[in-house]
Amino acid sequence: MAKHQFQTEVGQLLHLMTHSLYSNKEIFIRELVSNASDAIDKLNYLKLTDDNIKSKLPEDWSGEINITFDEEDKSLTIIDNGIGMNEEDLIASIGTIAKSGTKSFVEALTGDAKKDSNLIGQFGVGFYSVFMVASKVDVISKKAGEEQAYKWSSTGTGEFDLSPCTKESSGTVIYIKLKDEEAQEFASKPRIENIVGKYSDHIAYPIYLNYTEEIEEELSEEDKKAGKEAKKTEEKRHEQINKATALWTQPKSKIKEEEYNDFYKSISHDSQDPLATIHTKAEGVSEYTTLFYIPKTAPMDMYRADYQPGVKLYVKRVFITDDEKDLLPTYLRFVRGIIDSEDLPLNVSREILQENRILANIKQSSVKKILSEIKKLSKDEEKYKEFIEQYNRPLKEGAYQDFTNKDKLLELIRFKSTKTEADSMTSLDKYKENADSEQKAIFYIIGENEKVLRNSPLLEAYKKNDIEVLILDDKEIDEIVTPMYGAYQEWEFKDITSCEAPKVEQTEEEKKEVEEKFEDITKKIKEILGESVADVKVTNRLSESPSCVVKDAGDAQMAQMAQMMRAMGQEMPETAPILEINPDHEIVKKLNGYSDDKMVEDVSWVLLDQAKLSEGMEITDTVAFAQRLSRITAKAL
Ligand SMILES: Nc1ncnc2c1ncn2[C@@H]1O[C@H](COP(=O)(O)OP(=O)(O)OP(=O)(O)O)[C@@H](O)[C@H]1O
Repeated sequence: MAKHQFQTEVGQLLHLMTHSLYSNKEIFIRELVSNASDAIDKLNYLKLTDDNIKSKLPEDWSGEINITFDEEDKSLTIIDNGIGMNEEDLIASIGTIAKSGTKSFVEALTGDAKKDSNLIGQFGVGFYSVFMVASKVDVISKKAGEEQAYKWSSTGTGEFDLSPCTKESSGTVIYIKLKDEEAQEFASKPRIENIVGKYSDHIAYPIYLNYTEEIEEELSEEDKKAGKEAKKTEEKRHEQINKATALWTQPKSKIKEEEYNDFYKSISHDSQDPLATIHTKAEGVSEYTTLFYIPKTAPMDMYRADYQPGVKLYVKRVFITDDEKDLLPTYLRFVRGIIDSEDLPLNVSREILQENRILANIKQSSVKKILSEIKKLSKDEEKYKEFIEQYNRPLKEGAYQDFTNKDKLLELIRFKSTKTEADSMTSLDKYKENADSEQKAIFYIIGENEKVLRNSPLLEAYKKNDIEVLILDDKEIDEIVTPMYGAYQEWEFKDITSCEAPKVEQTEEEKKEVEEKFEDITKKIKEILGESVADVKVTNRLSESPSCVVKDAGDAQMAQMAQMMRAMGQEMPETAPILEINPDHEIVKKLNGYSDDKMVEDVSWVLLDQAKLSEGMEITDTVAFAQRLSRITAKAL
């Protein structure tokens, strides 16, 4: 027998499982039954695609799950005749944390038992949940197509034992020795029936409950009087306790909301009900059924590159894969559910999947359907707020990635703006509605900090003209996706840090006149600031501030490239901004023609640095900035 240490994170997880205050212990049955069903799914698929496996299976093999309980022994056993696990599988699957979901779970742990135990509900940490009720677990498994079986045992502390053993057929037996305090509850017929009914009714394979019932002979009145003792016999029972029909095959009208929700919980491991359910049957050229759910809370691994796809593919009710990220576009990776096609071949291979026309068609229609459901959801303000809190970001990704549905996605995204209150957001349709129809542009400003953005001097000209500007403070994504949107229903997106100020009532001649008047000082400032600025210009976009920094419209694309490179971890220098000065401001007016060179130098730097600070940018030399301010203040006093 070989002893193995659990990977550290598994150790932590198990400690939490055994010591947590978690109240929803019953879910361990759901998790183990769901694993059993997955294992049968996999063997079912191999039976269709792998002749070697097929030849080793009995002619009449069909998947089933058996649960037995023994009150005296205080135990529960869950048995499946699925794919099984060999030695490596056992070590990899239930000894380490390889799955991204569990990894994110462990990363999210806070160390606070109460908070952490709530997390289990959100996650479903699968197999390990059994240690909430078990004092010891044995997993006896034999992989389909292999000869040797293995036994894995653990008490849920730091280590597990693994040794070869014998087992006749392929599949897995999970023997659970219940903790004394859990035995009465879980080694019980009505309790198991109740849990299976609640979570696993629609598992596609029959689940049988096996138990021994004590039958007491019924005595006649005479025998009773004669003091005869009733004979007790034991009878073995084998009863199916689930419906074993795939929920999505039922007509919509026959499915209750509760059934939809329970099915969602069984495939997603979420403890909450979903935010939306989308069940579609398509008939005609292509025949398929889809059942999609939008979770209330975004999956924890949504922003991980190795996220677990949430949609399973079936062909004529036979499970094909749950590891195909291409069933839906990446921006819809939060959607959970199933696709069941009538037209794909059962032995469909991965390569075929990726280039399959039928699947591409299903994908396209599914996206349409999901987006139109989200649109319906948007009519319910409260619900939509919940949705946006979780999924605004993936929608933004979508508007960038999915050209066909760009306008539909843009319509669904919500934005902060100069005209929204702290807690509310606007849509592009509302933005257009509120704007002057001549405007024909959607103005935005991007940065990291909402407060800084709201106070940006660049907004002055827009406020003065009552023009709404979108405040995009999710810089990491906004900076990449927004410049690529192009336009929404012919209204062009415009970054106010690189476009001309709006509605300026100034003739070309007047403009030229001001430029000439300030020509010397702009040149001088440019000389002083050197490489730190791309240019210095007088501006008409400011009313209260003396200066601001903007990007050269031509450089905007370069800046975006640079941002993308930075996002990929490349070092990229910041491009120097254009400094614009306000010719109507006292400082600029006085500076023009000022004779004290040292003072002009100090003020020039301060004009640049404070403009950068107002945009939330970093300044290179904070000490010099402070010293200059002191010198200027001293002189002013
Ligand atoms: N009855 C079983 N038969 C075959 N393999 C199993 C069985 N139970 C568990 N496994 C293997 O162990 C792995 C880990 O199981 P676990 O329940 O922890 O997570 P999961 O089912 O992969 O993920 P999740 O619970 O998030 O769906 C499974 O992916 C599977 O490979």
